[in-house]
Amino acid sequence: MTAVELPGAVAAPRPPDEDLALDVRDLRMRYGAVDVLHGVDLTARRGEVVALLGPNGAGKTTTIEILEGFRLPSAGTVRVLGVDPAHGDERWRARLGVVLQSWRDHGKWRVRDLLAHLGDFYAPYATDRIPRPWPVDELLATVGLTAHAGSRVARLSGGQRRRLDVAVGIVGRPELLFLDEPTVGFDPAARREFHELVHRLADLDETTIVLTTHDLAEAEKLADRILILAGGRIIADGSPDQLARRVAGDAEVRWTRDGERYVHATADATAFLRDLLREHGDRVRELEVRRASLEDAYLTLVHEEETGIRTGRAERVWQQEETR
Ligand SMILES: Nc1ncnc2c1ncn2[C@@H]1O[C@H](COP(=O)(O)OP(=O)(O)OP(=O)(O)O)[C@@H](O)[C@H]1O
Repeated sequence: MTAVELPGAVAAPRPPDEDLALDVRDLRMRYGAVDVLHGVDLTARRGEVVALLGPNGAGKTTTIEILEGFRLPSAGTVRVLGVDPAHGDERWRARLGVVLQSWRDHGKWRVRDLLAHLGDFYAPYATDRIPRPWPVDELLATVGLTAHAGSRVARLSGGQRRRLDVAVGIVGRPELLFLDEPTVGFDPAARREFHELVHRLADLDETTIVLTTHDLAEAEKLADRILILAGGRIIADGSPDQLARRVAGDAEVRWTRDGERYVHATADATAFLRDLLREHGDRVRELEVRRASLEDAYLTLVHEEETGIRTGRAERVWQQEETR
C-alpha cells in the first residue's frame, strides 16, 4: 500500500537537503529471514516535531535505532544531520539527544552530579550558536527536578526518573532529539510540563524532535507531522488534522428534537446546521458536531493496511436515523 496522498503534500517540492535534519530513503531491515522494514522513506526539517506511530512490532524502535547509529540497516540511504549514522563520529553524536524507554543505570549517583558529569562530555562540542552543555541548575529547573538535585537516582519515583531521563537526553542541547515513549509514567501535571518543554525546545532552540508514542492525544498535541509505520512502510504522512480529514471528511452532527435523538453525517456541517436551525430553531437541543479524530484515522489506516481492505469514508457507517 502506498502512503496516504495529501492535498498539496504530493506535488510540493522537496526542501533542499540542508534544511533536513533527517533524510531517509528506501530503508530496509531484515532480522534473519524476516523483513521488518520494506522501504521506509521519511524526512524531518530542522525544528520540526515528528511523531512516529504504529502498532506493536511495526518497527518503530528498529527505525529509531538505525537513525541513532545503534543498528545497521540492511539497505537504504540514511542521513541524520547530514551524516550517515553508520559513520557518525563523536562530534556528530554530541549533536544528538536520546531518551530511551528504560534507563536504569547510575542508581548511586546524585541527580545534580550525574547531570554535571554527563554534561562535561558535551563541552568540547559547544559552538558560537549552541553553548554546551546546558547549565545544570537551569536544566534541573526546566525538567522540574530542582527539589531532587541532591537525591540519589535510585531513590527517585518512576515519574522523577523519567524527568531525569529527559534531562540526560537534552543536557548536551541536541539539534536532534529522539524520544521513545517519553511520558510513560508521568502524572498529568508532569505530562503537561513535558509538552511545554517539547514546544520550547522546538520553537526556541530549533531542536528537531522525533518521538514514538502510543498516546494519540499526545501525538496530536505535540507533533507538526505524524508518520504511521505499518506493514514495514510509512502508510501515512501529514499533520494530525490532514490525516483525520483524509480518512473521514464527513462530520457527524447529533441533536435532539422533541425528546428524539438524531444523527446525520455531512461533508458541510456549517450549511447543514444553518438549515437545521432555520427549520427547527429553538426545538433543537444538545447539538454536537464531531469530526473524525486522529484516533479514528489511525485505526482506520492501520486496519486497512493489516487487512488489505480499503474501507475509507464511503463505508463509514454512522448510526443514521431519520434526519429531520
Ligand atoms: N534484535 C532483533 N532480532 C530479531 N528480531 C527483532 C529484533 N529486534 C526487533 N525484532 C523484531 O522486529 C519487529 C519490529 O520490532 P520493533 O521493536 O522495532 O517494533 P516497535 O514498532 O518498536 O514495537 P513496540 O511498539 O512494541 O515497541 C518485531 O517483530 C520484533 O520482534
